[in-house]
Amino acid sequence: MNCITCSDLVEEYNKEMKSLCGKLLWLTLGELGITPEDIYWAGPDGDFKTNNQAIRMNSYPVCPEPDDLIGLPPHSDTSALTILYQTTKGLQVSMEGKGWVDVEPINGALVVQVGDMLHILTNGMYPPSVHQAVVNQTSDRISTAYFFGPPPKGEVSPLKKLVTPTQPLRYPTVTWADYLRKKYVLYEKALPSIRLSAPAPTGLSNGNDQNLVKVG
Ligand SMILES: O=C(O)CCC(=O)C(=O)O
Ligand SMILES: [Fe+2]
Repeated sequence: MNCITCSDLVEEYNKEMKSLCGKLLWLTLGELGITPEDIYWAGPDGDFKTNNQAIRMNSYPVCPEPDDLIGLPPHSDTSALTILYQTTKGLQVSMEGKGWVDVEPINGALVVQVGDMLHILTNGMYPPSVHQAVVNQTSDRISTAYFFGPPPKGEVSPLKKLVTPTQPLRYPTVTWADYLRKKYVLYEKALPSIRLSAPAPTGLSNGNDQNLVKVG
């Protein structure tokens, strides 16, 4: 594949993922009674035209000692949503009461993960997916993560409709760019470091669902 077709491919992939994330965001936020008027960076048509996005391609070589090494350490993504494509088993998500659970690759399926920005936007109602990637002795592995979030300088704060006397404001206003800098320094302590009040009780939303949704 020459460079031109490779960049065309990435551009096309980004376009499709952006459109998918827009649909998924409205599916998830619609459940909470949120409409395009509630998120200014969604734009007047709710199409998130000014959003920021990034793509990361991860390559994990075969590892002779998989028990002693980790492919990617435990983390949540800073994005609003992450769409992950994996060719081979290796992604694990942390589930309450179950520990690390394998996310098996399913032919034709993508993995959707809630990131820190969506967690903040929902005032902590949707927990971010904590995940890691493990390596193995028999095959190398490739994954492609597409990160969808607000415009870099766009301000994100818990949606007013989701702040109530029983669900007090849990986060301040942040920009993705500033939060990203914080995350680089504090890593998994970044969210707790900006939290204003106690985390949402678990069970408020079910962060452990691994459901398959057919889109398009
Ligand atoms: O390779 C994977 O399965 C996970 C990749 C990931 O979590 C990331 O790139 O943020
Ligand atoms: Fe990740």
